[in-house]
Amino acid sequence: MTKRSWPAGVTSWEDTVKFAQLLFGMDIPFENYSERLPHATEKSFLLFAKGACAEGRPLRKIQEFIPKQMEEIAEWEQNVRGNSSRPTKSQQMLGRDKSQVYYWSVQLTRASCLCRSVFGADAHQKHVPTSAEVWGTASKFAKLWDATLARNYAHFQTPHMRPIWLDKTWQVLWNWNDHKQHHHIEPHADLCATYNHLDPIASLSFGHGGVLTLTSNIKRSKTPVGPTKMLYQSDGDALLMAGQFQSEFLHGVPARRTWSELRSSSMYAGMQTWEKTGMSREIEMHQGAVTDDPHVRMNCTIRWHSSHFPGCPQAFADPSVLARPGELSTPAAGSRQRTPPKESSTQATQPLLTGAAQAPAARVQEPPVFSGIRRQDSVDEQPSSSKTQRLSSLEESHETIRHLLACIDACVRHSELFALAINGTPLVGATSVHEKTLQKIVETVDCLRRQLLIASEAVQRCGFDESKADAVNYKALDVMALAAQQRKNIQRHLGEFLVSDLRGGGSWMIETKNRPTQNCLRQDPQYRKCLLSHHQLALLLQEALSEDMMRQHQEIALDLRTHAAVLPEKVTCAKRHALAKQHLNEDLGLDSYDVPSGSVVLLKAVEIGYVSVGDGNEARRIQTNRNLWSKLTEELTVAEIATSVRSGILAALEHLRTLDVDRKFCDRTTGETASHNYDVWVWLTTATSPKR
Ligand SMILES: O=C(O)CCC(=O)C(=O)O
Ligand SMILES: [Fe+2]
Repeated sequence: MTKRSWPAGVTSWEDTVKFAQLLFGMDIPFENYSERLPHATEKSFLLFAKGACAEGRPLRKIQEFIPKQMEEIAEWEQNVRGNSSRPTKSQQMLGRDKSQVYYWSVQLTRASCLCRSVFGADAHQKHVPTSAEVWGTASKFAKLWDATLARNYAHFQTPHMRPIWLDKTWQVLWNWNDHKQHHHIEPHADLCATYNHLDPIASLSFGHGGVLTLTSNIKRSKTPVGPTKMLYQSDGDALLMAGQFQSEFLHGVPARRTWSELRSSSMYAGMQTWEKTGMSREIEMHQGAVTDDPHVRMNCTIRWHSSHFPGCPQAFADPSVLARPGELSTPAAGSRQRTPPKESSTQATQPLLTGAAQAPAARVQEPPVFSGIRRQDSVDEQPSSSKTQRLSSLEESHETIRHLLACIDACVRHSELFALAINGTPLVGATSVHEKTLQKIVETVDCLRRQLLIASEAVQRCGFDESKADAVNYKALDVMALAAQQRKNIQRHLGEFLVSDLRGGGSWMIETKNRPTQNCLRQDPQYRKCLLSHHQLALLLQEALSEDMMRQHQEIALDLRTHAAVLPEKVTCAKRHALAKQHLNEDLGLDSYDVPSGSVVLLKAVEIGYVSVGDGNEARRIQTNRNLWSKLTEELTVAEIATSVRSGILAALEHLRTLDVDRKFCDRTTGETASHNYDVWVWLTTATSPKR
């Protein structure tokens, strides 16, 4: 019997089925394709879901997104590269000589992740940001994906077993193939540095049919073996490759012109009738193809980042890294790249107390945030004079490039000024001035990106080997672009949900520099100021915000009766003096507050304190406006309040995580004991009996 790892991994057929239901819904029929694998195995799973993304299914939309996203990138390329003659180059998957186009592809990640896996044929794409939030189409995909999984998960009725993929960073690859241009992919495994076998890879097909060949990757002899199995996917079909599939097998996408040959191989016999029919129809189309219209097949693979590259804001934030109370009690199958700490259930998510933050501790790492170039050869920047004399002309040009890189590097380092500019723009309260500042930042980031790109291409033309070209790193610029976009989104979002007559101007969220030591609400002493992690507050807002309970209690309410695992039973809170009212603003340290499982919790206010970059070490806060609920109800319906509060706070949290990318002021020396550089306080009380 294979080990089950749900909800933190997929290592059995049962897990694979659950994963399919999470992605495609309960009503999708699926087949176990274990017989279709090149060799029998108990470790790998292949699930086929016919029509899982066909017309009428939510994920169908991806079919529209793929070409739109490609157009969006091509347009952006024209802006970044100026009047480049090949604005679509960064979507091509190129052969070694850079002339053959295997197929077209884009890579995207869930914000705030900035990681890009480089698979080889896409090495020239790395200046293109992957984070979905910086793209219009990809943002739509992100929303669709979250909503689809949340809706499917609602049918699971196992709220204490929240699957980690609801919170984990996805990575999608969108491929565009034209059968008439003989696009294809050689046999390969979808492995990369951030991949973990506990996360299945889903593959969705759109448009014309496709053949997938499978090859056993277990070496039995020295002679390489070719594919021994193949399958056909038609428009709207989906596959899940799970368990050890990527280690045990290779998969490939043969060009359609080779299909007639494949039809006469023994692999063909193992196909089902509908597959054979579909394949024959495509072969006929190929032979009869006369017009210039492409025969397009698109493919979307959904993968997961189990770890993140340095410089990514998600590096310390993924759910597989953070132990969650009541859930990831044992790291599934024990092989996560970063296993959760063994001690207390909440330790890894324990935030920093900015209220109590003293002087900044020694930096955890070199400040990587706004540096654009990582030079691999930075040790001997100044050649000795004797060495200089010996320089050949090739070496001289290398030297020129080195200086060029150093120059751009210095210039990008100064972009720390942008961090100041971003932080100087109030987080909430949209005005045209802020809009202009943000626009300027975006333009300047684009300009720096263009310079880096030119330099990087010059490096390659100069004959440096590939590892030197790899030295160019766009992550710093990606962070800035994402931060500016997030700020724009926050301001736009808060604008939409503006409560017009709130005293003090506009939004229900405000930003202050007050001392965050208040630990008792004068009017409502029953509320306790509790310390949560980013992850816990995000989960509460996503899972437990209850419109029914809000109506009953006339307060922002969280229903933990069905979501017991979201909060631990004891929550850290600010200590209060026995005579609480006399010590309203005194920091007395920490205490704990009981939140029995199955409670309904009322939430009066949220405060997120952070040490702002470039603003000395002064802690700032964003917080909900006083009398949040009564003001909101004057203007909004309960459903609108839930949406506004949920999306507003989540967006602000995500943005702070992005700005916190280098965790510069964290008061620890390793990344183990705190997850971020800002703290999250909520004023809450457990509801006793509903006010009716
Ligand atoms: O097109 C397909 O069916 C598979 C695509 C694939 O293997 C990949 O993008 O890695
Ligand atoms: Fe693949």
